[in-house]
Amino acid sequence: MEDHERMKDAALLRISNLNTMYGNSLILKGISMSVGHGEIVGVVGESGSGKSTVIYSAMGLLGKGGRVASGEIRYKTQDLLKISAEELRRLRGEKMTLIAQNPMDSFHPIRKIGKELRLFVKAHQTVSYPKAENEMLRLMEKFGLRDGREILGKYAFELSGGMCQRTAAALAMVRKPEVLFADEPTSALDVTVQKQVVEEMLRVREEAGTSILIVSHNIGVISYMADKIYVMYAGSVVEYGSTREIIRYSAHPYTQNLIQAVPKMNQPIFRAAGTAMRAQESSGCPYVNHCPEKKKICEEQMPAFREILDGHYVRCWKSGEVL
Ligand SMILES: Nc1ncnc2c1ncn2[C@@H]1O[C@H](COP(=O)(O)OP(=O)(O)OP(=O)(O)O)[C@@H](O)[C@H]1O
Repeated sequence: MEDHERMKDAALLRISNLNTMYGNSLILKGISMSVGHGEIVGVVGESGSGKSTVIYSAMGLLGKGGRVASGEIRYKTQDLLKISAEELRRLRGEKMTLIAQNPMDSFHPIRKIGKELRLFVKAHQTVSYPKAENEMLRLMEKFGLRDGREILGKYAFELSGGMCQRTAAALAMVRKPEVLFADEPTSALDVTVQKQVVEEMLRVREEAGTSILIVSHNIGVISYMADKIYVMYAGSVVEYGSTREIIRYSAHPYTQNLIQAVPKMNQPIFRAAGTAMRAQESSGCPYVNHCPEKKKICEEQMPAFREILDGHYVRCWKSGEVL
């Protein structure tokens, strides 16, 4: 275990040294992250940096050709990479829920939405169906879906993209999971509905102690919600710490670039599609070709994490003594 991971044993979810591949490409390169009980963790980074792949690795939902090559994903005492498919499916239904970037992925393809809710109630047995349905309808209405009862009688493919995303958000939250994975949960929504979804996620955390791992391009959403932020670049975490630290005192040139590129805090982070994945594949820092402060050593060696302030870690030679 690396130094920067030592304090995290009490975490509800702990990802250690995760390497995930699609085909022959190494997409996640030794990712470590932790999510505490009731903590909201934000993951930022440009398109293609591997944010969704972290979530899909944890949920056992990688697309075709995807596989975890090595690492550990520990939920409480269980290693999610070692439990049976059946156990993982059960956890996904009851303890961990997902608001997927493509909302269709949040639903069973040939099950009506009301049926999904019924199955959850049956499995969970801590809440009655009428109570769960009332809460579902309340959430849907909050998200601007007034015909909630009608939607419950439909399949996801019968809904428009925006309706599907709002319904997926409601279904993920009504379960009051222990961990909610939210992959761009507000991207297809207008600003008013975005705000409602964010407020309801905060409410679920407040009421049920739900831990949330949220991936978003919208740094406004992340800085408003998250307790802690991980910054990813080209499949690696380059910096992490408390939200205040990362937003105000970012130390990695990539994080600084990311934050400066957002003129207003409620605007999305720029999407330089593909840049991150085109990053150099050598043993040096993946950001070296874009870094205004690069030195020779940056081309040769990937720096280790250094703690620059309590709980604020950065992986950059600039913050070390070598330069
Ligand atoms: N099903 C898949 N098959 C092959 N490659 C994939 C698949 N899903 C993701 N990838 C590749 O993995 C890399 C990381 O993708 P990922 O979706 O995790 O990035 P991201 O940071 O979430 O970006 P975005 O915000 O655009 O979704 C990309 O190069 C992508 O092409």
